This record gives sequence, C-alpha cells and structure tokens, in this order.
Amino acid sequence: MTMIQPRAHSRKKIAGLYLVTDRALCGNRGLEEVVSLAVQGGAACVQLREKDLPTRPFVEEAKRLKALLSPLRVPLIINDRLDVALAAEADGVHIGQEDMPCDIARRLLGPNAVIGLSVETWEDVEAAELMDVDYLGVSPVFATPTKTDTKAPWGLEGLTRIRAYSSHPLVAIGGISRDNAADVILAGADCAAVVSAICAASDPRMAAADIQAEISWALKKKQRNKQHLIHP
Ligand SMILES: Cc1ncc(COP(=O)(O)OP(=O)(O)O)c(N)n1
Ligand SMILES: Cc1nc(C(=O)O)sc1CCOP(=O)(O)O
Ligand SMILES: [Mg+2]
Repeated sequence: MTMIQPRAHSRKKIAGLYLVTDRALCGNRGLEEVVSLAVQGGAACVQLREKDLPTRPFVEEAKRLKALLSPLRVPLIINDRLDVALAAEADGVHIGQEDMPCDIARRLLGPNAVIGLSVETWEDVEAAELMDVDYLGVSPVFATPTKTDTKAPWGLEGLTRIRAYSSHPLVAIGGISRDNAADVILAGADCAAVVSAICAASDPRMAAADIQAEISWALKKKQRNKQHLIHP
C-alpha cells in the first residue's frame, strides 16, 4: 500500500512577478491602489517595504494589505520586521544580512512562514545552503538608484553561478524592468522582484502585466529547454 506522507509545512510558493513596495514612488495614487493594480496585472507576491514608517502605521498598513491580498491568495511578505509580520499575520518576512538571523525568524514565525534571505556575497550563498529559507534574494542583480547601499551587482553571470550551486529558489532584484525580466529568468531566477518599474509607472497594472508576460515567456522557454534535455 502506498502511504501518502504529510507535507512538513504548507508554505506559499514564491514564483513569477514579486512586487516590492515603495510608498514615495507610488505618489498620490496611494500604496494600496498601486498594489491592487500590480496584482491585477499579475504580481504573484507583495513585499511591504517601509524604511521610515513608525511601528504602528507600519502594522496598520500591513493589516490593510493582508486584507486586500488574502482573498486573492497573494502572499504578503514584510521587509525586515518580524514583529510587524507577526502582528499583521503576514505570510512571511524578507531578511537581509544585517537583519534578524533566519533561524530565530523561523523559530518565531513557525514552519509555515515564508522566509526570504538576501545574498550579497558568495559566502552568503554558501552559508544559506544549510538554512531553512524559502528563497534567496539575489542582491542586486543590476545596480539601481532605488537602493544604493548595496554590494557589487551579481550580473547575469553571478545569477547563473548561484543557480548552479544553490538548492533554494532564487528571486532576482535590482534594476529589473520589462527590458531585462526575461534575461534574469533565463539566467537562473525563478522570480523577478520589481520596485520602480511598477511603483513609479504611470499605469502600474499595465507595467506589471508587461513584466509578467516577459517572465511567463522565459519560464516556458526554460521548461521547454529542460524537457528537451530529458527527451532530446
Ligand atoms: C526580494 C528581496 N531581495 C532583497 C531585498 C533586500 O533586503 P535587504 O538586503 O535587507 O535590504 P532592505 O530591503 O532591507 O533595504 C529585499 N528587500 N527583497
Ligand atoms: C529593495 C531592493 N533591494 C535590493 C538589493 O539589491 O538587495 S535592490 C532593491 C530595490 C530594487 O528597486 P528597482 O526595482 O527599482 O531597481
Ligand atoms: Mg533588510
């Protein structure tokens, strides 16, 4: 008799287009409107990234986004702040190399939480191999004016090298737009994280849809290439 093993956890999968918010770039349209339009355009995951908001408005914003995204089954990830993730019952947290250690985040958030970790150096990539994380944020793939306190960009070659080594899903971030989204997927990313090309776009829904179309095309092409390798 075949025994069906229960899954150890039921974390949401992170794939496709990943929106990272920037309140200032959303302008007077408001953050929730831009998030809503981006999801209509195809964003499959949203990270609330607030670098200047005090804790209480941060929690309130996170709860509003959770209420907006939950019925659409789009995961909400909180940048940096475990306490905000817990307070808003978000789906997970994104952690940088200077943020809360991943093992502590896992212990506090539990087995079903999505935990993403930025990797900035090859040492970070090696160390992450033993960690219980759900994806690596490849930080940054290209230089970007949206975040300037980064290490040297990995480039497409660096991304491909990480793909060959790491067993974790990869989220590419930094300088991604419709013009290079397919390139980062073909170079090894499972997911492309985007800030300005959506938040600052005059039509965030269309911007997200255009980037998502590039990602879908590249994911399908990758899948076809893989099948061709198995059944030449
Ligand atoms: C998907 C994703 N990847 C990387 C980052 C960067 O995180 P971090 O290095 O902690 O920098 P800040 O975003 O906190 O400034 C990210 N946020 N998301
Ligand atoms: C939030 C963030 N993290 C980065 C990293 O390299 O870790 S780059 C970045 C901002 C990416 O913005 P844009 O899509 O406008 O280039
Ligand atoms: Mg951080």
